[in-house]
Amino acid sequence: MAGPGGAARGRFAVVGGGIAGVTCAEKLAAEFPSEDIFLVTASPVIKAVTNFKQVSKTLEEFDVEEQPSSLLEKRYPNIRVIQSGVKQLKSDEHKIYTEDGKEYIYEKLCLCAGAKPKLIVEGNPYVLGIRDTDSAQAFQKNLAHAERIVVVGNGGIALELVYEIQGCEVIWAIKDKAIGNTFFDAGAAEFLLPKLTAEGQETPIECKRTKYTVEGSEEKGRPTGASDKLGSALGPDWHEGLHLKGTKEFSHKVHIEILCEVKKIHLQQEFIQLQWTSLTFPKGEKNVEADEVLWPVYVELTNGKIYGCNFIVSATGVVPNVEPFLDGNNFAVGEDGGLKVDKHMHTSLPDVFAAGDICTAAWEPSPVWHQMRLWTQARQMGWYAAKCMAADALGESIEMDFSFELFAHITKFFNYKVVVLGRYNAQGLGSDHELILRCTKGHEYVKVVMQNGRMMGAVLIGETDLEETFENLILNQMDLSAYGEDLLNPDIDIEDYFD
Ligand SMILES: Cc1cc2nc3c(=O)[nH]c(=O)nc-3n(C[C@H](O)[C@H](O)[C@H](O)COP(=O)(O)OP(=O)(O)OC[C@H]3O[C@@H](n4cnc5c(N)ncnc54)[C@H](O)[C@@H]3O)c2cc1C
Ligand SMILES: NC(=O)C1=CN([C@@H]2O[C@H](COP(=O)(O)OP(=O)(O)OC[C@H]3O[C@@H](n4cnc5c(N)ncnc54)[C@H](O)[C@@H]3O)[C@@H](O)[C@H]2O)C=CC1
Repeated sequence: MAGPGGAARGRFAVVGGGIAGVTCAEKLAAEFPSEDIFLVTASPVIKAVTNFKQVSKTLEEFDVEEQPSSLLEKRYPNIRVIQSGVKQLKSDEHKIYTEDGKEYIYEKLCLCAGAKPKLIVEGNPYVLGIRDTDSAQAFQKNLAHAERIVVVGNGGIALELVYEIQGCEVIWAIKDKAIGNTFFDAGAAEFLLPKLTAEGQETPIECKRTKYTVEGSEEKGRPTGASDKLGSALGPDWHEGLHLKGTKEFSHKVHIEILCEVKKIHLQQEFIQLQWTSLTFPKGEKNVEADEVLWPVYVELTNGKIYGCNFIVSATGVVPNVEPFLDGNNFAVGEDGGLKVDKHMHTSLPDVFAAGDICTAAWEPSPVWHQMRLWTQARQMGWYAAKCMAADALGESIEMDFSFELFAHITKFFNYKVVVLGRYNAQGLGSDHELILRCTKGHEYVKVVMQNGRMMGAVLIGETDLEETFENLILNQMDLSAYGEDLLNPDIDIEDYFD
């Protein structure tokens, strides 16, 4: 419907064609079948959740499909997808302006513009981030010509990369003592490490995936950059179908430099002028030899070591995409740069909601839930934001969705199934907690975090089959003091115990 001055008017508008935005638009479209829902997105394709499965009360699994927006409009005839970036928001006038010169008037708006990689340095063509299909393809193309790369960061992306890359030396520089600090403690890291040195490729365990294939010309020299279009984030198993192989014929070759950061990045010319030497790839974890090879770029680490490489991957977290919305709008912004939302996914501005990676959960959370910028949370937030918008529009009240009762994430690292629940790394518990562990090398790693006899969190690596029981124990906060370490005794069928 047209509004004043030619602006199109819709009761609800959603910005972003990622999981949060699409889920939000779908839920709104279902709740208000006779209203137009605008979905404004910078990306030419949208991300749809398919085969959704509630694995347990809070754990969920689903596939993610990149689809043309016409499919979404077909499923929901009242959704109108507008493919253009939002360049400005005038929240006091309830208007958004898009890059193609159009304007839209909304009654309620949900911002789901996601996030972008937070790179260690901006604007250096040798430093790549991975976020969307374009950047993953740019990475793959560069890797195809690479003999050595440096991976910086120790979270989800770095963990996946160092395991998947073949035929290329990887220097992995981490700030921490052990690998995978965003998901694991030192014990779990120790359990996973042998997989990095294992030869050959394993058969992947069953997984959900979005497949990406790469076609087109190959370039040499400077790294091929990703386009600056804002695509949606990749998700589970994004690397399946991407051939992550360098120029060499070996499988994994990863050297980990712990407790260090990148001090400086030097281009080849600068490095030659400095007359410095760099190091060869360490043999048997010792590196003493000077490298004879000239590399396009050099990474100087804070531990004094310098490595040459073809390029650097900065897998160092994300920053929410808030810029187009800030100008002239006094949003409350969280420390992590996201738009603060309350327990109804409402930002600090009237009629503007936010969901997914762009937002910062600023409500008082359940003691065993915390925000992490994940696919699952993007879906849950998008869905719940739509319910909150609907309730707000109809003047109804709404209870917080159950999915925010317990942090629950199911994923895969190093070809192991990984389930993390609650305060899985004793986050925020200080020293007032104890851990109970069970580990069988190469098979499973189970850790539970206990406080005052109650289970607060758990890490389950491998096919442990414990997730549902532990989820219940964390949710019901039963006093488990009497069971002590028997909680993890493999000879006791814990499921029967607590039924
Ligand atoms: C490599 C990688 C692997 C990952 N693996 C996992 C995993 O295994 N499990 C998991 O749970 N999570 C994973 N994640 C995280 C997960 O992908 C994100 O948390 C989730 O997809 C965020 O969804 P979103 O809808 O909030 O944002 P996005 O998917 O980033 O979508 C944002 C949308 O907004 C659009 N947009 C941006 N700016 C504008 C604008 N100004 N105007 C209009 N539209 C705009 C974009 O085009 C895009 O469509 C991974 C992320 C990456 C990068
Ligand atoms: N299987 C899964 O669940 C996966 C989830 N993801 C999600 O995608 C998003 C992006 O992934 P990541 O970039 O890996 O982010 P992340 O937040 O998981 O990890 C960032 C890592 O970079 C480190 N870091 C930050 N600044 C640094 C610096 N200046 N120098 C060195 N290290 C620095 C942090 O200590 C942390 O280890 C995250 O929200 C992540 O949770 C990504 C891949 C897989």
